[in-house]
Amino acid sequence: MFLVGLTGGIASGKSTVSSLLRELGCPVIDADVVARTVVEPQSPAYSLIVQHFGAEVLQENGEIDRKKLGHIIFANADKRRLLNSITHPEIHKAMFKQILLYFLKGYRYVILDVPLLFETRRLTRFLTHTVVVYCDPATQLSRLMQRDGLTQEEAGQRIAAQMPLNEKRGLASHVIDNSGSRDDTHRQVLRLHTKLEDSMEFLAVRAIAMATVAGLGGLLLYTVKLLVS
Ligand SMILES: CC(C)(COP(=O)(O)OP(=O)(O)OC[C@H]1O[C@@H](n2cnc3c(N)ncnc32)[C@H](O)[C@@H]1O)[C@@H](O)C(=O)NCCC(=O)NCCS
Ligand SMILES: Nc1ncnc2c1ncn2[C@@H]1O[C@H](COP(=O)(O)OP(=O)(O)OP(=O)(O)O)[C@@H](O)[C@H]1O
Repeated sequence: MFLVGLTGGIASGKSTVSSLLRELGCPVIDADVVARTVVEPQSPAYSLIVQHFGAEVLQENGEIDRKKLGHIIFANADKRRLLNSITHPEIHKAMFKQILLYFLKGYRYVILDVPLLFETRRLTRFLTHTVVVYCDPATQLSRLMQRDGLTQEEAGQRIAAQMPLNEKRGLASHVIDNSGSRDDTHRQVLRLHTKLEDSMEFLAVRAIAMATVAGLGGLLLYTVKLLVS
């Protein structure tokens, strides 16, 4: 199995692209969804968030008030780093468990939708392909303001909390330009899908896994022979 990293900037269209890939049958692990599960009440990350950010970031039902926490961390780089240091190890652990499940089910590849892929760099060494969903800065700003009901200043703050999209574009092995229409993006996604489906990288990984199993089997047999002789 091989891993494909899908990333981009805030509101550049990662979810739009990953939904299209899901519709085509690709397994996708969404780090934003995982990030919500690891901060559920009673989890270790939840306790640390309450300890460091106080009960004012909780809703009445005890769950994290994501809107409030977002306002705090996007306006303050130290607080953002603190939240990242609490959540990221838990997110990565949970993602690795999901990857393992897909591996055991026999999937040839898995797509990891991770907004901060190039900022944290923790996962990049495991990836065979990296895909950046790009859109031009003006489009990104207006889509973000519209979707999340943010002022220009708030949206600008959130964009500035990430590596510039142009820089991310230069690091990717594949770019999807989502500045245009949804149909245009759809066509690019179909091309990417064909590329992934035709990819043979999984064969190399499978060969290594089989060689390791065969090697271990041989070693076991040799040990048993030694013991009984
Ligand atoms: C700040 C939080 C509470 C805001 O929650 P909310 O539901 O409003 O937004 P959501 O989680 O859907 O994130 C929306 C987008 O914001 C951006 N974003 C989220 N966290 C961060 C961060 N720490 N730094 C920079 N950008 C971020 C990403 O592009 C993401 O796709 C939440 O994003 C969070 O807990 N972030 C820390 C964990 C994290 O880094 N998640 C990103 C996936 S690795
Ligand atoms: N090609 C497009 N044309 C018009 N609107 C689009 C297009 N692509 C995405 N959008 C809209 O732009 C917004 C951002 O897209 P999307 O939610 O897919 O981005 P994202 O990268 O997943 O965001 P986040 O980083 O916040 O998770 C959404 O409201 C979406 O409906």
